[in-house]
Amino acid sequence: MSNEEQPVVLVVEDNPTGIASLVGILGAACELVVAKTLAEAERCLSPDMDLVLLDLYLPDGNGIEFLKRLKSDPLYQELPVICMSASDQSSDIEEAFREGAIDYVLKPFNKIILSAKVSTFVDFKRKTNLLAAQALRDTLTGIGNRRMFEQQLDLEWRRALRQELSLGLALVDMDHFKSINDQHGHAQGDVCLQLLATSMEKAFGRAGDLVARLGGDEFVAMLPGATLNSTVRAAKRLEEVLANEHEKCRRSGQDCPGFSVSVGCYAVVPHKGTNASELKETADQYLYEAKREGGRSCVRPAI
Ligand SMILES: Nc1nc2c(ncn2[C@@H]2O[C@H](COP(=O)(O)OP(=O)(O)OP(=O)(O)O)[C@@H](O)[C@H]2O)c(=O)[nH]1
Repeated sequence: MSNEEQPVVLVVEDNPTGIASLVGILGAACELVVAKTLAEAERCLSPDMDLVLLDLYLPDGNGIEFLKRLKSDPLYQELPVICMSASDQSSDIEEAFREGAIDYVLKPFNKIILSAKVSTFVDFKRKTNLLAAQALRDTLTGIGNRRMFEQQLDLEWRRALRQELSLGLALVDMDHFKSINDQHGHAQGDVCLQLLATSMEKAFGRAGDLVARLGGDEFVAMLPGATLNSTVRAAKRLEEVLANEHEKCRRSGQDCPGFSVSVGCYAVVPHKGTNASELKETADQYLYEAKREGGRSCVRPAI
């Protein structure tokens, strides 16, 4: 297996001979978490698992029920499940694949085939996870990208609606970035974008806050639980952090052009009939106002 960390495999099996056999075949390469009933499997289940080996006949029910439950849960949908059974009846095999099993192995196990399959599916799962994580990151700055922001905004909007909490948004845009690129070159422009990303992570660093680059020189901070006042305060903090980061940069002898930012803030307690795009559009309008007034660390609304 390519990743150095040992794969974590949930083994749902009640038969002692079956368990001993799986430990013998996979115990050295994998961390096996053994559950002897479906109820135990439910308790042991965790999102950082790499694979499930699922027996079909368990004391408290049919393994297929657990398989269906995993495949209908967004948290576990991508977790590969190999069904295990002594039955080679076509109807059992067909049902397992229909309900989302990635493979079906017959008992008694063939050691070489089983370990090769486990290794292949774990590698596949880890590469898929890596790609999914990369698809949500901005490559230049390492912070979230527009896609991550849109996913999280949707989640946080729904959470805020359920819990009647405020959700704050600060849209940040660098002032006259085009002329920085023109005067200092594209590479120095990139350094400015990285410095802004680092500063945003520091200014909007409360647990649960998200910062993302929406594209070009436009960034966003999403602050679950923040009122308009606290969103604006955090946006003002960005000004201080930026000044400190510029100073640090200069003291370390790096050539980093100075720049200011404009920020548009808004926060609402969502209620039925409203949607997240209204929050974004209003923050956008305030950003536009700040820009119109000449930028220079302008925060709208002002406090
Ligand atoms: N260095 C660098 N430049 C980028 C990148 N992405 C976009 N840009 C540049 O960002 C600039 C954005 O220009 P504008 O949208 O006019 O923004 P601005 O110059 O900041 O103007 P105002 O927002 O009105 O102050 C363009 O020159 C783009 O080429 C990038 O990844 N790296």
